[in-house]
Amino acid sequence: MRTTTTATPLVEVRGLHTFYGNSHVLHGVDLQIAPGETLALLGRNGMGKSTTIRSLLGLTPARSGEVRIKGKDVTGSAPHQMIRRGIGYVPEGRGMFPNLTVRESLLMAARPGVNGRRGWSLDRVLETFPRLGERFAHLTGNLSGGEQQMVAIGRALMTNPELMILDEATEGLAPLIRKEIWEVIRLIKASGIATLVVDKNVNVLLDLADRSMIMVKGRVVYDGPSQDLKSHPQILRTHIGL
Ligand SMILES: Nc1ncnc2c1ncn2[C@@H]1O[C@H](COP(=O)(O)OP(=O)(O)OP(=O)(O)O)[C@@H](O)[C@H]1O
Repeated sequence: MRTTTTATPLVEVRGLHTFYGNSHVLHGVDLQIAPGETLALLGRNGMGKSTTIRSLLGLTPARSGEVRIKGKDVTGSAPHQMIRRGIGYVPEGRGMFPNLTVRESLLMAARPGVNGRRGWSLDRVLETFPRLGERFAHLTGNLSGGEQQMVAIGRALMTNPELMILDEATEGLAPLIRKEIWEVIRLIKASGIATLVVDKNVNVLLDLADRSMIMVKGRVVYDGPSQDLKSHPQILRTHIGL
């Protein structure tokens, strides 16, 4: 099942084939995200979700396939160029620089977005995550997992992105902190930023996402409105085992 949008997608990926050495892990992945849309990328462990994101960003370049941002072919662009084109990335594992303070981590990322957008300033990030204000001068390496995750999200917001990619942003966090992170993801969505979210909390994710895709062994086996997936739990059972 596919959902088609008539407007030019914000990000479009076509026919990605990606390898780790001789191991062929993505087998022709297609993906589209419309401006402001929230897309859930679902699938069991090892099915290729993170690799899809990494190939989209140029971190693990695909051997073939195409990546477009607002219709412009950006295939083969370096990761920093993808960020400059409006993609904020919160990697699995958070990607902290442990010897930088919270302040340095946030300010280092600061840049106006595409077309000079400056909606996400340091003040707004600190308003969104008051705890980071309290830890402002601390080294990120000394923060709790939840606080590090807030830095990772805050840092991506400081780039004023049009698309935020969150890979397992709530993994390993205590339930209350997890709830806080979900609230921030909802706030990001409400602010009009498109989001691509990978997370093991499928039920929360289905409530949040406009559309969901399921990957099995490097292929997209489902792409449709999250609402349809919620009303057809057998699809989730078959492909994710829920
Ligand atoms: N650096 C790597 N070198 C070799 N193989 C890798 C590497 N990273 C991932 N793989 C393999 O590629 C396949 C896809 O992994 P990927 O991390 O994209 O899956 P995923 O759906 O994101 O799952 P997870 O939730 O476990 O991260 C898996 O078989 C994995 O073992």
